[in-house]
Amino acid sequence: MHDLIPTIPPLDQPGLGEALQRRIDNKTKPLGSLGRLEALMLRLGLILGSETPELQAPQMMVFAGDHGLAARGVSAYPSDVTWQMVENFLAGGAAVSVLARQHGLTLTVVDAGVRHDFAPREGLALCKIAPGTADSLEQPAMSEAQCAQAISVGRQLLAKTPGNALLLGEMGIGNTSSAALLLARLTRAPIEQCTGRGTGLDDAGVQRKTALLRQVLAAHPQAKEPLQALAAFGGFEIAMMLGAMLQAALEGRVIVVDGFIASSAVLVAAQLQPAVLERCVFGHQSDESGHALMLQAMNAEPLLQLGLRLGEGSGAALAWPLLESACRILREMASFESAGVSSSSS
Ligand SMILES: O=C(O)c1ccc[n+]([C@@H]2O[C@H](COP(=O)([O-])O)[C@@H](O)[C@H]2O)c1
Ligand SMILES: Cc1cc2nc[nH]c2cc1C
Repeated sequence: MHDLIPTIPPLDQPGLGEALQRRIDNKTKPLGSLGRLEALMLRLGLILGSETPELQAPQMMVFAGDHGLAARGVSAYPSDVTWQMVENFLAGGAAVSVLARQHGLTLTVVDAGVRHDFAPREGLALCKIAPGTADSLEQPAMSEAQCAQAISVGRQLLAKTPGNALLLGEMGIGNTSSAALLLARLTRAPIEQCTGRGTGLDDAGVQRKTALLRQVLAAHPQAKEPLQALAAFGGFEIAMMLGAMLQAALEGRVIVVDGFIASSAVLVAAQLQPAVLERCVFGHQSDESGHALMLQAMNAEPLLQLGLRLGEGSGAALAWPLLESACRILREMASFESAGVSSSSS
């Protein structure tokens, strides 16, 4: 456990918060007039340890995995869509491919546990722990050893990746079930409040999914600790994302979180190492019901609310220009003094 989960210290560089706030307040604008962008500036400055932070070589990592539970009809789509979308990401045709190109994000697709053999190629990290998780109604989705391996591989992957910003995406038919189960177990929220339509279940489908997830929760009463819950409910992509995020936090990188599933990895991380949260920027609030509750549980304030429910890292990528603007404003915008503008009427 000690080697697996690094200790993430709180962000506290003496005086930096005050210096950043002074710098923000001295920019040529009415005090506070850049609204929530000002909180983002402060956060990015604190994470990157600079009054003039610069985002470098941003990495969009899309972690993919399949889920044993998907065979029980918890998704509106078949499991094969997972590998087919991985091919689409790599071919450049998915939403995240387009957004990564638009914003200059290096896209890496990580096979954390897809039920398919991929030919090696550029942009694909072959890190398969197993071809899909087990059916969590019958047994833990992952063994504790598999879960630990996924976390460890995620950490190693990130450690050899350049840049100071990590954007987290995922792909996995059935993974809103894992995220809902983690939310229910780790926050003790009722499963009905955690379960949503995912890829597009109708009302009857959501009812069936909720009933099944209630049974899955009951099948693992002992899985109370964050890592036990993660192993019980899956999946490989969530565990590997957790590893990458922990390593990114340890290395002082900015972590840009996508929707419901990426946030579930943060929920696990935050219960293990609460200071991880200080390094996270939440890109958006997903339309998946349950995400609002999950964000609330972490005191997180997402940047965008566009009604997205796609995953892939799409919401993180869409929020990315706001992070770039925040850093640029800190670096380039004039102060009252440098521009010769009167600072207030008093
Ligand atoms: O990120 C989100 O908030 C989100 C909300 C709903 C669905 N998804 C995506 O849809 C898939 C999971 O949905 P499901 O219905 O198969 O559990 C998976 O590939 C996710 O990337 C993602
Ligand atoms: C087509 C499709 C694309 C996705 N991207 C992320 N999750 C997805 C689920 C489906 C079904």
